[in-house]
Amino acid sequence: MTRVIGLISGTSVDGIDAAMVEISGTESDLQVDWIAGTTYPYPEPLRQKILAVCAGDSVSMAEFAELDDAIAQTFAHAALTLQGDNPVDLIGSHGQTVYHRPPQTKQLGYSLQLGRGAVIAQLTGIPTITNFRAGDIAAGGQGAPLVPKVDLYTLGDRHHYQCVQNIGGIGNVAFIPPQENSPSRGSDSSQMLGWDTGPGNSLIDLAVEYLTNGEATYDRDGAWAATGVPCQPLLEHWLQHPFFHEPPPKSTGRELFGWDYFRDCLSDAEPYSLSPEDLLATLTELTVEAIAINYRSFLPVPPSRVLLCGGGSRNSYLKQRLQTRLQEIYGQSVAVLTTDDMGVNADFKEAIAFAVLAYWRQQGIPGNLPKCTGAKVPALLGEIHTPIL
Ligand SMILES: Nc1ncnc2c1ncn2[C@@H]1O[C@H](COP(=O)(O)OP(=O)(O)OP(=O)(O)O)[C@@H](O)[C@H]1O
Ligand SMILES: CC(=O)N[C@H]1[C@@H]2OC[C@@H](O2)[C@@H](O)[C@@H]1O[C@H](C)C(=O)O
Repeated sequence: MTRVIGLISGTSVDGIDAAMVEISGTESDLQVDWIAGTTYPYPEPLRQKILAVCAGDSVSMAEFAELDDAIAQTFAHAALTLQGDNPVDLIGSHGQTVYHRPPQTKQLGYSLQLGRGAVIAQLTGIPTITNFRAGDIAAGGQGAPLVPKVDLYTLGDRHHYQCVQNIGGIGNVAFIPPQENSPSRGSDSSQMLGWDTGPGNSLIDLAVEYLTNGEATYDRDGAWAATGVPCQPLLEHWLQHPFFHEPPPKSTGRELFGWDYFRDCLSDAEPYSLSPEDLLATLTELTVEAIAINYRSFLPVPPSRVLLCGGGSRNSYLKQRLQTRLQEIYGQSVAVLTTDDMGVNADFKEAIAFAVLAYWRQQGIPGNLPKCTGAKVPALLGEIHTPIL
C-alpha cells in the first residue's frame, strides 16, 4: 500500500486541488482508497500573475523563474498542510499549466506546467513526480487528456457505455465501453476513447468576471444563466469553429478558449443587444453543445450514462441542459450523473488521477492511452525528483 498526495491546479486557476489516497495493485487490480482532500486558493497576486501569463502576457526570464518558484512553494505548502502528521510516500504534482500547444503535422506538441518538482521534493522531503505530459508528447501525442486510463480502472463498469466528462476550464471526455472486470480478463483499454471537447467553464467565468467587474468569478449553480435565454444564431456562429468538428485525438486550452476568444464573443454578441443573463445562457449553451456535438460525431454508440466531474459538475443549469440536449440528439434518455454517484469525489478526481499516474510512474507502468492522445506508444509519464537530505 502506497500513500500518495496528488496535486493539480487546472485551467480555471481557481486553486490547488490536493487529494491524499492509499493506492495498491497495478492496473485491473488497482485499488485507490480516499483519505482526505482540500482545495488551497492561490494568493490573489499570484493567481493574477498566472492568469496574465496564461493570457499571453510577456514575462522576463527572472519573472518566469520567480513565478515557477512561487507556484512550487504553494504546491509544497498544500501538500504539507494536507499531510498533517500522516506519513506520505509519494507526491504526484501536475503543476499549473501556463501554455499548451497541440502537435502539428511535423512538429511535436508542447505543454508547460509550472511548479517544478525539485523544489516540492526539497520543501516536503517527499519524492515528487512532475511533468507528466512530456512523455506522451515525446511519443507524438497531444499530451492530454491523461486521465482516461485512470478513469478506466477506477470507474469502468460491467454493463454501461459510459462517458466520464470533466467540466473544468476546459472540457474533456473519456469514453469507457462495458468492462468485464474479472481478474482473468481485467479491463480492456483497446476500445477506449478520450479527447478535449472544447470550453468548459473558461468562457462562463470570463463573462461573469466581466459582467461583475471582478466582483464574482463564476456563475454559482448556473443560477444567473438559468434566468436567460440562449441566442441561437450566435450559438450557431460560434459552433462553426473547426475545433468542435475536428476528429480526435485533439486537445485545447485557454490558448484557444481564453481571453481573446471571449473578447471576440463579446463583439459577435453586440448586434444582438443581449442581456447579461442571455449572454451567460448562450456561453453555457456553447459548452453544452460542444459536448453534444462531439458525442454525436465521434462516439461509436450512445452512452447510457454520463458521469460529470470538475467544478462544472456543480452547475445544475448546465447539467440539466446537457441532459436535455443528449435526449434530443439520441432520441433516448441518457442519465447525467456525477462521479460522486460512483464514489469518486467529482471535485478531486483530477488530483486523485495524478496521484495514480505518479504511482504508476514509480511502478514503471505507462500512464497514457495512445488511442486517446494519439501517441505512437504507451509511455512512462513524469520525472522523479528525490529530496536531497
Ligand atoms: N457550484 C458551482 N456552480 C457552477 N460552477 C462551479 C461551481 N463550483 C465550481 N464551478 C466552476 O468550476 C470551475 C473550477 O473547476 P475545476 O477546478 O474543475 O477547473 P480546473 O481543474 O481548473 O480546469 P481544467 O480541468 O480545465 O484544468 C470554476 O472556475 C467554476 O467555473
Ligand atoms: C494542458 C492541460 O493542462 N490540459 C488539461 C485541460 O483541462 C481539461 C483538459 O484540458 C485536459 O485535457 C487537461 O487536463 C486533464 C487533467 C487531463 O490531462 O486529463
